[in-house]
Amino acid sequence: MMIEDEVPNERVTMDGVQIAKNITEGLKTEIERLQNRFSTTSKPKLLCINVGNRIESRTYTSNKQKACEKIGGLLEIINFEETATYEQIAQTIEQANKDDSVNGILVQLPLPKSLNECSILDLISEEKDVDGLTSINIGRLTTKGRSTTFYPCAPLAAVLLLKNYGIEISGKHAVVIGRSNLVGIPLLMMLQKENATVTLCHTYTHNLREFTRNADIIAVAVGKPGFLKEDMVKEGCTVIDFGINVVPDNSEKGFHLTGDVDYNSVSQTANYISPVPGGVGPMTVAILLSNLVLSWKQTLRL
Ligand SMILES: Nc1nc(=O)c2c([nH]1)NC[C@@H]1CN(c3ccc(C(=O)N[C@@H](CCC(=O)O)C(=O)O)cc3)C=[N+]21
Repeated sequence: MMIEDEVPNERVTMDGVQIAKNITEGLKTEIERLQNRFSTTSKPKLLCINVGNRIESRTYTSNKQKACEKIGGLLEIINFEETATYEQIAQTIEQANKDDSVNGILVQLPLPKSLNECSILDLISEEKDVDGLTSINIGRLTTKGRSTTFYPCAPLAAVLLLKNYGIEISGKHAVVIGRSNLVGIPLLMMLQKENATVTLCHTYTHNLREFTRNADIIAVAVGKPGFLKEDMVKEGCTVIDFGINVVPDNSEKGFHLTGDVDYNSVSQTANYISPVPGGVGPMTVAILLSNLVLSWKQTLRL
């Protein structure tokens, strides 16, 4: 009989599409139930603000729109030219803040360099900040004893992927690579709240490999295709790939996405790995919708 240590560990590719589907099916049922209970035809409505012409932003927005309509919600897209001014965008956000039919407001990032992202995000009313990116919501996340309604979608997607696969976070060493406002920083806070020991690595980190080889969980959000290689990871670890690198191709869309992890090699050594596409991305959309439904529910109770 083999002793337990000799049993080869199974390698698992995490299925973000399936879990996202479970989440959105639950949301659809919940919306119908509440519409019946409150005898209302009100629907959760998300306003997406896009500035400029990045092709991938259009794809994400249309993915969100399809998913939102599937659960019985509405998604309105407002497109601005690359040259739009702060005042024009501010006016749209302020109007949406006052509009009772709008439950969530999302400004697609990154914005053109001429615009200040932080000051634009901070115009969004905290009750409609379904992305969880305003100063107030990020501040709540980073303080002990305060609770947040809207967690940033991509980091929460990662935590839910881990939980769905029964991967223990508490007491584990998690290494987060990248310190963006959208992923690295909020993920650091969330993993720490789950009782992980978290190391935040970035461009100035010396000997990155020393950190990643000692990590139980590695989250990569650096924007460099194939950045995390097999020789950087420990046997049996978990790897979450946030990469959304655009690779132009001859498809109808004109591009495909590739992650920050060298999937083919790292999947030989990691026990759990989230793929791109099909991992964090679809989950991010599902959680955005879940935040939207939360916001909508808060207005129904009024
Ligand atoms: N304010 C703001 N909030 C965001 O949540 C936000 C943002 N800005 N800026 C850009 C990133 C990126 N993002 C994705 C959403 C869906 C997929 C997605 O659906 N991915 C699929 C398929 C993609 C495809 O169709 O090729 C997948 O990975 O399987 C990916 C990435 C949200 N972001």
